[in-house]
Amino acid sequence: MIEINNLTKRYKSFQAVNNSSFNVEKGEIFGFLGPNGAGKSTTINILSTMLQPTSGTVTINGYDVIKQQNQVRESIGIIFQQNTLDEKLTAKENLMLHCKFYGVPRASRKHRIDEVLEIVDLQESINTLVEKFSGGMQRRLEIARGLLHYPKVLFLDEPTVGLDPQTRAHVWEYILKLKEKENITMFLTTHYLDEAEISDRIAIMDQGEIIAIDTPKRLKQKIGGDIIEITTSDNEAAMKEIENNFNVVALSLKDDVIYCKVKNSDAFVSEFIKTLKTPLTGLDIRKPTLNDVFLSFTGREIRD
Ligand SMILES: Nc1ncnc2c1ncn2[C@@H]1O[C@H](COP(=O)(O)OP(=O)(O)OP(=O)(O)O)[C@@H](O)[C@H]1O
Repeated sequence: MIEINNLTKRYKSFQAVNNSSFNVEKGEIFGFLGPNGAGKSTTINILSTMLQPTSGTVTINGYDVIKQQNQVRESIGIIFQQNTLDEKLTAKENLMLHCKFYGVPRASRKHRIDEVLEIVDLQESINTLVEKFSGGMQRRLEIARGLLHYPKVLFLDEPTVGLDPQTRAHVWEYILKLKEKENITMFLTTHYLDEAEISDRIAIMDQGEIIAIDTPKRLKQKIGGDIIEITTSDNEAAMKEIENNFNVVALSLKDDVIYCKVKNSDAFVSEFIKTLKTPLTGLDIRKPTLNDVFLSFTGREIRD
């Protein structure tokens, strides 16, 4: 659905995107992560025809983003970070305006508006002024508006930023429902790494380059396995036992807790509990999070 080949963008002598190539499959939720200044907005602006690349090619739904801008724009919907609804208009008026901008035929407008409002559960509020909507309702209406012209690809730029946790969860529910019902390809940026877990695949961009691209599960596996936190009545003796008898990726002791990184925690723990001679007082298994992945690939927190 999206094909990016050797994409480069220079601002004067500054290289914001450096020879990036990757594809996004139809129906995929594709997470796009990177620290501030990594080049994400630049990439998204090129993908959505708002910015010209310096070199390289990008096609969306088979259309070239430079030579076939209109077809690309008809193929995409964008949910921006900031609210771009007209607060002095009702939900219906906002949606009608969008139908007109996008040339949705007059005869289908009412049906499409009802349809998208149903997806985000806002049918009851169709005639309410947007200024009376809560933050979460406004976000949902923006998502509905992004869907009105049946886009093949939906760009979601931090779709839940500034929303409370409950509303965030709700917005994600709608996004997942959409994926199931409409098989829309979604290109997502978020600073909430727990939310990025929703992605089928994630690309991490740093200093203009794609430094990792894979499923969240495989990205986490790549950083070397699970973390086991162990406490015993004699940590030094236990460390020696582990060193001599187990194959671990890393072993350390901090604040009376033994940290053990292992490839496969299930296999390790069952064998460990059976064979350890030093009395065990506690054991905790922690799977690596996307935060661990991000840190290990970029050396930085997502928001520096
Ligand atoms: N118009 C411009 N002229 C010069 N430099 C620019 C311009 N736009 C962006 N940059 C630079 O290009 C780099 C990439 O910026 P970009 O906005 O794409 O990053 P980002 O990954 O989206 O960051 P953030 O998460 O902070 O939005 C940054 O160093 C930025 O300062």
